[in-house]
Amino acid sequence: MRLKVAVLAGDGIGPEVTREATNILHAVAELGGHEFTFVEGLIGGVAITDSGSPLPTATLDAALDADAVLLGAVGDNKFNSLTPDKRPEAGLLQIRQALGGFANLRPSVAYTALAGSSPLRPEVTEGVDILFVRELLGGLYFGAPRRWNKETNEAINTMRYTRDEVVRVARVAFELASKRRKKVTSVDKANVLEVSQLWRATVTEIAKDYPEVTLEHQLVDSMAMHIMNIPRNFDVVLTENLFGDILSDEAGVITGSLGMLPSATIGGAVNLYEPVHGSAPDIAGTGKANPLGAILTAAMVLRHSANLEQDARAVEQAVLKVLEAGYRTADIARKGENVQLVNTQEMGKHVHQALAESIDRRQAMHAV
Ligand SMILES: NC(=O)C1=CN([C@@H]2O[C@H](COP(=O)(O)OP(=O)(O)OC[C@H]3O[C@@H](n4cnc5c(N)ncnc54)[C@H](O)[C@@H]3O)[C@@H](O)[C@H]2O)C=CC1
Ligand SMILES: CC(C)CC(=O)C(=O)O
Ligand SMILES: [Mg+2]
Repeated sequence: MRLKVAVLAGDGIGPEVTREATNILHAVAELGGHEFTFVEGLIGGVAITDSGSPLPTATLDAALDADAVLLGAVGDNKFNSLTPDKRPEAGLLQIRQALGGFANLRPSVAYTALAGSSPLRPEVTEGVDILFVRELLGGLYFGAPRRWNKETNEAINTMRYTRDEVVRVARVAFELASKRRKKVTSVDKANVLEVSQLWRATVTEIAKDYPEVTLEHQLVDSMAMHIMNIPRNFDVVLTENLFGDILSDEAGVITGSLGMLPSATIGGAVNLYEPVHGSAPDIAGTGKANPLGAILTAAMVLRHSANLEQDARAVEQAVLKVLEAGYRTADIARKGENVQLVNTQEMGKHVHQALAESIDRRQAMHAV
């Protein structure tokens, strides 16, 4: 299997967690006899510092030429005074648009070993396995007009969706739900927003093609509460760009940390893979960053871009094993628990070791 991965590590903890994720991909390639190649590119604050642009042409070309793009995170407080179109985050929005992936898959799984790491009671988080399908190319982040008029003290952003944009992401959600627990919860604000009424009507129409899947609608405000109270009720959660951004970070509480959450964006010319978290400037350079979200993102690369489902599962199992063995970065270590505190690199090494053992075992079984 050949795979060319563009690695855009970005800012803050981006390079720290991406290093561990690419190490895991290297290990899978070596252990499985695959040919993975890696091309690096600048994006975000580091790219602005280097060339003045948050998404240089060379980076975009490398991304478009790759089979998969693995991105760390962007964002640096030193650019906070810039307008949104010049900030590091603009580079991220631009690359998302250029790659064209519209369905951002964000799984949120409660690992038994981390039951003590969530502030939610174990009986609430037990068995939770939610897949957020977040629309990634529409809504407020991309709608025009957008501006801040400093003379009139008026600012505007536009939430806009077309029926076709809703249809294509809804289909992804229903297809995935039909292979899971057959339930889609569509989240909107249809009691207030016309855009949400279009969203709701369109999702209801698409649901007719999937009679085996149950569809329910929830308003985003009460959904924010339900996710904390009854997360087990949800299977696939389909929503628009901003609501999905917020709700999926909230779901980090279920797993114990935002640092545990991976994502994959599909549907475009090249799939884009990023952990859900940002550049975490508060812990950058301290070795405290949890690399497991990025490593689980690498598993999604194997699943969605390399068709290596068995290896994707092996990476996920290796993460589970390491958690069960009691290794914890600071964000998932709970006081009083008998666990071993490790830094970013050590966590990556433990996953690597667990992965090598399981792939060795698999190969030994095939050899018998
Ligand atoms: N995909 C991306 O590149 C994203 C970039 N950002 C950018 O990141 C910067 C910081 O934003 P915040 O709101 O602070 O969000 P953030 O996700 O960077 O951090 C939120 C909190 O979670 C913690 N955290 C995040 N990832 C962690 C990890 N892997 N291990 C341990 N703890 C972790 C941080 O230390 C912080 O306390 C901003 O510039 C923002 O625009 C934010 C979200 C996504
Ligand atoms: C930094 C933003 C552009 C987006 C964001 O927070 C996200 O996609 O999770
Ligand atoms: Mg976010």
